[in-house]
Amino acid sequence: MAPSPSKPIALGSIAARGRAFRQVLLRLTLVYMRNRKRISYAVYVTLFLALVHRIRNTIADHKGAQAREAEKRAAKAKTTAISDDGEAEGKQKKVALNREFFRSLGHLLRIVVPGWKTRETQFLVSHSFFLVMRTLISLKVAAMDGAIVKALIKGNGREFLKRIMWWMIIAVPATFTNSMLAYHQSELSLRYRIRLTEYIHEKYLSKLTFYGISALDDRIKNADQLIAVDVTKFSNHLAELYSNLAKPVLDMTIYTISLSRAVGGEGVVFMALLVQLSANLMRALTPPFGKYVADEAKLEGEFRFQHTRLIDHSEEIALYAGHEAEKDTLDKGYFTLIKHINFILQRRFYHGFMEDYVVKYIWGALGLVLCSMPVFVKLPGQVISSMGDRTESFVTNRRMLLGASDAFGRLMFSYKEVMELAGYTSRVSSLLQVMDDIQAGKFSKKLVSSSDTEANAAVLKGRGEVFTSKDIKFTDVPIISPNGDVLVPALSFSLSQGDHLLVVGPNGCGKSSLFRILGGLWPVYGGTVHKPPFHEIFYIPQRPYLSSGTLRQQIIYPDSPSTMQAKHVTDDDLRDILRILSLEHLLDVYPDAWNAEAEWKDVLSGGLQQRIAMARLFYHRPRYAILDECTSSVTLDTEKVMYDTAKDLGITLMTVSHRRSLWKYHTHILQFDGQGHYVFSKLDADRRMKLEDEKEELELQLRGVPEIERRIRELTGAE
Ligand SMILES: Nc1ncnc2c1ncn2[C@@H]1O[C@H](COP(=O)(O)OP(=O)(O)OP(=O)(O)O)[C@@H](O)[C@H]1O
Repeated sequence: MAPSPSKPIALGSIAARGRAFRQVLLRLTLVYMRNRKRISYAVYVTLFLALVHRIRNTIADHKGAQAREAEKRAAKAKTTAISDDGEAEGKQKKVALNREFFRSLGHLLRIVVPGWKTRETQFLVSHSFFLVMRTLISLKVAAMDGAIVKALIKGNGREFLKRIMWWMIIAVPATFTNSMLAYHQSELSLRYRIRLTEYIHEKYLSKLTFYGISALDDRIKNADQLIAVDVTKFSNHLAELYSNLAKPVLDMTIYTISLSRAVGGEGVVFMALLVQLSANLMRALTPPFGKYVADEAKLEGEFRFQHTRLIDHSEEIALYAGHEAEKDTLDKGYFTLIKHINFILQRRFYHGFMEDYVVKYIWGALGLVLCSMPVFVKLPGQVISSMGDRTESFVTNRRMLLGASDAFGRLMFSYKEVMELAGYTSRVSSLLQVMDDIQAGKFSKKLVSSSDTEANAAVLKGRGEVFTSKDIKFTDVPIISPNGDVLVPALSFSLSQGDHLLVVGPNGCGKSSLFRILGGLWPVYGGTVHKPPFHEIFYIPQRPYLSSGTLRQQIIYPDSPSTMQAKHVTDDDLRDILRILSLEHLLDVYPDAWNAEAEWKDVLSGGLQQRIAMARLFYHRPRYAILDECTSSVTLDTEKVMYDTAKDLGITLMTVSHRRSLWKYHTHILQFDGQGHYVFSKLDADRRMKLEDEKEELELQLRGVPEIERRIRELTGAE
């Protein structure tokens, strides 16, 4: 068969094309060699721009997600009692490294480092100085390492010993730097904690925020855990993170620059790309540790809360023999916590395995390849002569590379720490957010299922007006529980000084709630309230609050001994008060009672505690006193002394009580029926007592009629 005429032409053209391609490649290589530095810089700049672009995309993505979340939030706001913009989902905030995290972290950072001229800034600056020092020392040590091995390979004993001496000398600043770093980290953590706790305490204990968090809002379940534990963990993580991030970033930058000088930028860029790729993969496979940590802290808080409740109510529980029921509750809380911790441990195990393999071994192998570059590839501008020089360069590069890969590894590991920090940041900032909301009058609480949620949410959004005056006057004020239950739609009554008011009605009708409004604990949702300033109204509950401290402190609470002195009240005056209430014997039973601290709520009986609370009232002598079932545990004689003395002191009394014996001390009565209605009228105690007696007798007789009828039927049946 004759050869095809086209075949030699094709072969020739392929060969020619191959030659041309090789020539282009050669020319390109020459251009690259001549402009190697410029091209390297261009690659670095491109990489940097790509990084910036990626960050911007992440932020844009997050904005989209935020908009979608806002829509969801608007839909959800209907079912909660939040007053305006519905932040009720605070506790469900997603814990992730997103814009929200950086915003919250920025806010917390401004609290923990409030300015340039603070001790925290000084510590951060000197911490940074020591971080740079340590990296520079490590670089020096890497070079010395290489020189020692070189001297060893050359068999130069003198040089070897000299290098060892220098090694020992450099160890002094190196170890000092390490200790300083550890000290700075602990000190920074402590300072962050102090700043944050002070800030939170300031807010928590002002404007009745602590009350709002526990009674009017259900977003924060255990503020104690947040303040005592989570703030500490946040501070530790933040302080650790600075060295865990700043040091590796610094190490990586310095080592990479030094390495790229020694082994060429190409290898470093290539390796960086590979590392970035594997890092992306690892990140995608990293579980949401931040959310795990936040959940763990929440479960931890709930478990602690259950124990606290057991301690607080130990007596009641013991008398009910409720230990088994309490154990069930505790076990349930505990096992939920343990299950979660186990789950995290498992996730950490798999993640640690993968992370270790990639960071230590894959990257390690890549590093060795990189260090061998000067040996196998001749890069322009590099002169490597002897075996000793080669070994020195390899040892130094390897050491630097180990430093760089260790730094990168730490950066990768710190991703987990950053996620944990995100968890604590989310918890602490949600506390700050809720405190801000409460101070601004925004509450979030699940509405009662029985109520018409939408209508009640609208009522809860409304606000009445409050004026300061000498007397008390309510005009069309609704009494609404924080759950949205309307107890009384519109209450109107007025009380002048000297008018003593008795409030009666069935359980849960809103008697105490009226006083919560008067005391400023609950918001006024409508109408107008005229009332004296807060300090002119004193409240005594059924179970008085006794602080831990001396007996003097119990009587003058919440005044301090210095305030007592400023008011020119002496211990003898307090003794007189105790005498009126037949409490003077306490000074005999507890001889050092004025100065010795005790848990008075544990050592005094219920009745004695109520008398101490009355002593408090006599010490403060307010214009008005709210007495909420506060004589339920004392005898009628003591009750008489209490009421007579209070009236003699010019205190206007507002009493909640079911006791008839108290009627005679009051001039007005506010009577709730438990169905939202009420009657406010003058109280003629004698007449009312007569009427009540008569009513009771008739009721008794009426109760007897069916009983007689039943007996007659029985007798008739027996015939
Ligand atoms: N912090 C709160 N959160 C939600 N609901 C509350 C809160 N405090 C009280 N309530 C509800 O408000 C209603 C009225 O309570 P309040 O304490 O005023 O009753 P009361 O008339 O004083 O009853 P009692 O005679 O039993 O003391 C009750 O249904 C109660 O459950």
